[in-house]
Amino acid sequence: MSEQMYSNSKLSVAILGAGAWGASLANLATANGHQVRVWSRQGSQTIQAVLKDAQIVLSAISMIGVRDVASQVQSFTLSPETIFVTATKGLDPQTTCTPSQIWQTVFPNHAVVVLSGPNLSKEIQMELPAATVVASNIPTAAEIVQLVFSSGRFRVYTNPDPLGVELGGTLKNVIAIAAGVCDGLQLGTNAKAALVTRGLTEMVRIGNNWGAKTETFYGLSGLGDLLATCNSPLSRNYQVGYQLAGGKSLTETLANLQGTAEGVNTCQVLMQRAKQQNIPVPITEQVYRLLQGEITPRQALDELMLRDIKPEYNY
Ligand SMILES: NC(=O)C1=CN([C@@H]2O[C@H](COP(=O)(O)OP(=O)(O)OC[C@H]3O[C@@H](n4cnc5c(N)ncnc54)[C@H](OP(=O)(O)O)[C@@H]3O)[C@@H](O)[C@H]2O)C=CC1
Ligand SMILES: O=C(CO)COP(=O)(O)O
Repeated sequence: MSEQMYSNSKLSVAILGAGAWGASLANLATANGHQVRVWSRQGSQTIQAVLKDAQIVLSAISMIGVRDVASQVQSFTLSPETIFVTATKGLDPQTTCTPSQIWQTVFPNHAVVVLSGPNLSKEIQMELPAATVVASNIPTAAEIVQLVFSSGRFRVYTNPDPLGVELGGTLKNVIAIAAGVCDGLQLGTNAKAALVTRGLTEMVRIGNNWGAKTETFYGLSGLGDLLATCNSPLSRNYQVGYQLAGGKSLTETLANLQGTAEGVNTCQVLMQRAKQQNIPVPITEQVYRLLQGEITPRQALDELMLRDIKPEYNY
C-alpha cells in the first residue's frame, strides 16, 4: 500500500502548541503533503494567521492552557466546516471536564475529534512505527482526520467512543506514575503486571462511571497507551514515579523534567471526582497521597498490598 493513497486531498491544518507532541503531529501531516501551520506562544506567527482558512485545527496544548487557548480561538471567524482535533491528555481542574468537552462547549456547532494512543513522541520523531485512534460523535470527521495523519509509519484507527478514547489516554498517566514507582523500587515483573492489570480495572471503573464504553479501554487508547507509558523511561509520567521512588521530592522532580507530566494534575482531579461519585480508586489514591508528600513510596506499596482481600471482579 502506498502512502499516496492516504493523501489525495491536501488540507490546511493549524496545529496549536509546538511542544513535543504538537511538533510530531505537525511533521506527520506535513509528510503527507498537507499545508501545516504551527502556533506557539514563542513563535513568530500570530494565532490569527495560523488559523486563517484552516480546515483542521488541532490542539496539542498542555491541559493548563486549553481553556485559555480555546477562548482565544473563539474570537476569530472560522468556516463552520472546520474540524477541531484535541490531542491533550488531561482533565480540567475547575470542572473535571475533558479537553474535548471544553472544545465542544466553546464550539458547539463544530465537529470535535479526539486523537489518542500509545504515541511516545520521541519514537514518532525517530520515525518508528506507531498506531493511534481518532474518535468522534461525527464519524465523517474522524475519517477525515484519519486520512490526514495515516501513513506507512503511523496507522490511524477510527472509534465511535470519543469519551472512552480520551479517558484512556488521560487516566493511564496516573497509573504510569505508579509504574515508575514500582520500577524505581525494583519490585519485579510480577508486581508490575499486577499493578498495570489492576490499573486497567480502575480505569474501566472510572470510565464507566463517566459514561465511556468498557471495550474502548481494551483498545489502543486504553490498554495500548497504558502498556507504552508504564514500560518506557521516555514517558514523563513514568519518570515522575521513578524519581519519587529514588527519594526525590515532587518539586525537585518536576523542576528537572523535560515537558509536561499531566498525570500529576489529573490525579488531583480524579480524586475529587472519585470522592464526589463514590468510585473506589485505590491506586489513584496512593499516587495522590504520594504526590502530596503524605506517604513514602514503600508506605504506598504496603497500603495497596494490605487492603481487605476481595474477589477480582464483582460479576
Ligand atoms: N509528548 C508525548 O509523547 C505526548 C503528549 N501528549 C499530550 O499532549 C499534550 C502536550 O504534551 P507535550 O507536547 O509533550 O508537552 P510539552 O511540555 O512539550 O509542550 C506543552 C505545549 O503546551 C503549550 N502550553 C503549555 N501551557 C500553555 C498555556 N498556558 N497557554 C498556551 N499554551 C500552553 C506549550 O506552548 P508553547 O509552544 O507556546 O510553549 C507547548 O506547545 C499533553 O496533554 C500530553 O499529555 C499526548 C501524546 C503523546
Ligand atoms: O501519552 C504519552 C504516550 O502515549 C506520553 O506520555 P508522557 O506524557 O508520560 O510522556
